[in-house]
Amino acid sequence: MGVNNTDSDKTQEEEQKDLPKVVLFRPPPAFSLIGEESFASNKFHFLKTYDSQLPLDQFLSTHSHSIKAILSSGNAPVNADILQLLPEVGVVVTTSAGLNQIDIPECRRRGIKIANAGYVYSADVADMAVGLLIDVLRKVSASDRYVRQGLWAAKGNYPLGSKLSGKRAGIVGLGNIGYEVAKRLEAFGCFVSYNSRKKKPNVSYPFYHDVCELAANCDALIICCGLSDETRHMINKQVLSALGKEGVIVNIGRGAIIDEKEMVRCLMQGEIAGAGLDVFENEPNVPKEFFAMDNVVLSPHRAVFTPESLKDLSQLVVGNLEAFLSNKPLLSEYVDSE
Ligand SMILES: O=CC(=O)O
Repeated sequence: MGVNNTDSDKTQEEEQKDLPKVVLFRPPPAFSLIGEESFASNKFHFLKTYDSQLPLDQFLSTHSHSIKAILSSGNAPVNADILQLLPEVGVVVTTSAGLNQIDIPECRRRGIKIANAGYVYSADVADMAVGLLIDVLRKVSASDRYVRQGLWAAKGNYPLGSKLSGKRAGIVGLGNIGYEVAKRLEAFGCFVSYNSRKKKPNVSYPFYHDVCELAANCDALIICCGLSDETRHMINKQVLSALGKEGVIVNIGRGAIIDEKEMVRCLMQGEIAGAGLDVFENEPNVPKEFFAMDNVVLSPHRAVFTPESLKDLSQLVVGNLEAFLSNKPLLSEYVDSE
């Protein structure tokens, strides 16, 4: 008896061949954290340049007509050279909140949409920013080391930390993450003020147009903005000295927003009081001077990730890609602010 070769008889490989392709240049950190299968869909198929032996340009030109979208992450740049090899791409979806790895003007020029992690990380990063600040002020990690090393019994009590409530907290970048940090610190009894490109309508926190002036008027400076040409090394010698020797800095934005060498020097010379850092200029390399500093709390760029945020992220990424491929509005489209 003859057998009709219907769609349902197609092998998985044949079915995937027909699907629109989403290209990846590096595995996003989220793939190893919750598994790539969490990002799978029957509406598209991932093409991974890192699984191919072909040179990148050859790989891309072989598949250029079926590649409709790019899946990027904080460690996977999307630049003009790549985009010009992919004429059919209409969207870049990134698993990151930050967009500094994407050539935004080139995407705009080519009419390519961008979607980022939207709000999925905001609460977790904000919690981490507050956690780092409390840790630096109350010396949580440093006292933990002290107790574990048996120094409590051997040498007596550890020096006192300082109170969070009543501190003046300066938020640099009042986007959705900065705003979540502000709300939390307000609940802790801090006096919040902020710096942003522009004063925000409907926000009553005092606004400082000049980041140096904000630093001079706060006890803790919390860096929550994105990295751009404008913000690279924005926290420089002048800002750090305005923060002063009682001042603490927390960075959950991007390492390069702070002039790291200058921050190390200020910490070594007691020109600022301490730092809580989730991000660094040259990750995963961290200036070794920090390792000996008890007034510095270090975290390996993990502020955004919890199992909960990763689950939300996978739904958002798949939702964005499926929406784009069915001509529906993106779920977290990045829109340029003026
Ligand atoms: O730092 C992490 C991100 O931008 O998502």
